[in-house]
Amino acid sequence: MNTGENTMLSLKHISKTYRNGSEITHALNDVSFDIEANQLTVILGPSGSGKSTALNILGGMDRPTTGTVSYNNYDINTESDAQLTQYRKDIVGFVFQFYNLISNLTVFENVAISAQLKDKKYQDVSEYYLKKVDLLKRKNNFPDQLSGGEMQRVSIARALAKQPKILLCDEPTGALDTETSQKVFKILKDSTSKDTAVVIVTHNPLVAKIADCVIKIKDGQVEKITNNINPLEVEEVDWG
Ligand SMILES: Nc1ncnc2c1ncn2[C@@H]1O[C@H](COP(=O)(O)OP(=O)(O)OP(=O)(O)O)[C@@H](O)[C@H]1O
Repeated sequence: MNTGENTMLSLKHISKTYRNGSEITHALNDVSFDIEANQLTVILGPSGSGKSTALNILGGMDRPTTGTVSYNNYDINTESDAQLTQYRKDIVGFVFQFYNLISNLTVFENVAISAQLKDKKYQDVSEYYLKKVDLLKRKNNFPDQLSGGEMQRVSIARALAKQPKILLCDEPTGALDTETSQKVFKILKDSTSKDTAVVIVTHNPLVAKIADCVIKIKDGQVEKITNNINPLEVEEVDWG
């Protein structure tokens, strides 16, 4: 239940306009919502509705045209580019649809690079998170020796290894089959904590069933925000 007590990130009256020559796209139009720690938030909407734009703004990868984004009551968009980089580095973890692993590094090295950003004991931290996603045994493999689901689990371990406050996931199972997707959703849902908020962007309405909070976006606007008092466990959903 979204109580406001644990609000970590707050978007207020966000609009984002892209200009390519004479062409103008209003990707987001007066969007406001909160992200809470200890919660799985799902941003749901059809293709082109503005989900990735919202996620990029939450992650400090892009700046809004108007409106404010505050992290723990601190406006991230009034900061310099260097401070915004620091925010991305210290606070945010990203999981992408196509994993974005570095192909000439091993599984362990992909995770260790991220762990090193935060912790001197990066070897232990990397192994801890690889174990968490059940891939420690594959730590010396290269990404092209893994399945899609395994690569995505490595990318989740990489994101978690820097112990982010906010884990942002853009269509994390978009390239995976139903069974593998369930495994990924379970890891992501289990990654919420009193210090960590998890946000999943998707067009799959079934994912909303496991969320604490669902933000429905349509045509660049928030259509509806739903707080699930009793979200389902991943195993309880009929994924079809
Ligand atoms: N860099 C950009 N330049 C111009 N237009 C853009 C840019 N990025 C996004 N858009 C446009 O903004 C709108 C919202 O895009 P966005 O990627 O946020 O939607 P989405 O809901 O994530 O879609 P999808 O599910 O297909 O990824 C779309 O009309 C898109 O074409």
